[in-house]
Amino acid sequence: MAEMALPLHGWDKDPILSVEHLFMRFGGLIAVNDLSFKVGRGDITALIGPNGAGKTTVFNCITGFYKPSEGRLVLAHGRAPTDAELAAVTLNGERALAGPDAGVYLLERMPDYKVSGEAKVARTFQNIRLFTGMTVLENLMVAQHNALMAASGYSLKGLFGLPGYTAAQRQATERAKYWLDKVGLTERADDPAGDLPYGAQRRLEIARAMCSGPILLCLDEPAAGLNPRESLELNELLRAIRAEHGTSILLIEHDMSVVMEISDHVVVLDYGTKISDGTPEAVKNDPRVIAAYLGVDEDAVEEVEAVLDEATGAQS
Ligand SMILES: Nc1ncnc2c1ncn2[C@@H]1O[C@H](COP(=O)(O)OP(=O)(O)OP(=O)(O)O)[C@@H](O)[C@H]1O
Repeated sequence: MAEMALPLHGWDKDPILSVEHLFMRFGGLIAVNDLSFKVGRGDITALIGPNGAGKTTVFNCITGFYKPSEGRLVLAHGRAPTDAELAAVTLNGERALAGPDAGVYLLERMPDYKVSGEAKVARTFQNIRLFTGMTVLENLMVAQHNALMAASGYSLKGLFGLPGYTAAQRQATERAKYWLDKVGLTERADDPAGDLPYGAQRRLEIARAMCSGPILLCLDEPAAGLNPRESLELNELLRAIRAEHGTSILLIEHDMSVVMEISDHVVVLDYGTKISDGTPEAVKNDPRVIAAYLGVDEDAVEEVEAVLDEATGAQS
């Protein structure tokens, strides 16, 4: 009898990013081990796993901070590339191929500034990296430096004279004002970023990333250090970014209340290897995930599940 094909998920049908057989080795340590997964266009995708699982290393490969030891990272603007388009760009050694209604970027071949500037992938960091001595508004203007320099024609003459530059400057200010309002920091626009409370600094980081107009936003532990109210606000902000701007989001997060609440798709890593990949509901009930989080062998999973069931039963 023929095997029944499983229905395809959205992320299989239209991936904005395909991570294919990614390896990252540091000397003898294999931090990422033959990892493949897809990030759906318009989805919120969470990458989770115990400490040291390799999550930040994956981010560093995607955003050009590390050059992977092996693997292909395909970012698709507009629509997923055809097999022929993908083969062409892979074989001809180019970094990117722009078609009439799409562009395909092989991120593993690109330095970080091209991943952000050309491929339009923005990120935030586990440890906040704002310019603390600059004002909140200045942080958002600096984020748009590349676009402004391009509008100046990279010349001093451009800075003083070109009408295109003045228009670009106006647009940058408007965009900064928009994001300040979106993250509730308009009142603090002229304060040094370093004076903001922690949760507000996290929101400013996201606003700064959004000012660069990304199609994929990568957030490294955006809820770390937030109180429950701030975590809820973060959920709302991320939902709004997705709904109003169509930006796809990939996040690393330990806070399960954020992950399970807002993700369309969850990928779980343990020791650099993917152990689960699916909807939040499927992943939550996957014995391998339970085992990894509780730090037990797979053999002991049934025992763990029985304990969990008993505990849940006892509560209800
Ligand atoms: N630049 C590096 N040089 C050597 N080893 C590294 C480097 N970066 C990461 N590692 C190692 O790779 C492994 C994965 O680390 P990584 O920071 O990616 O994990 P993580 O899942 O993000 O962890 P956490 O949740 O604690 O942030 C760890 O063993 C780490 O020590």
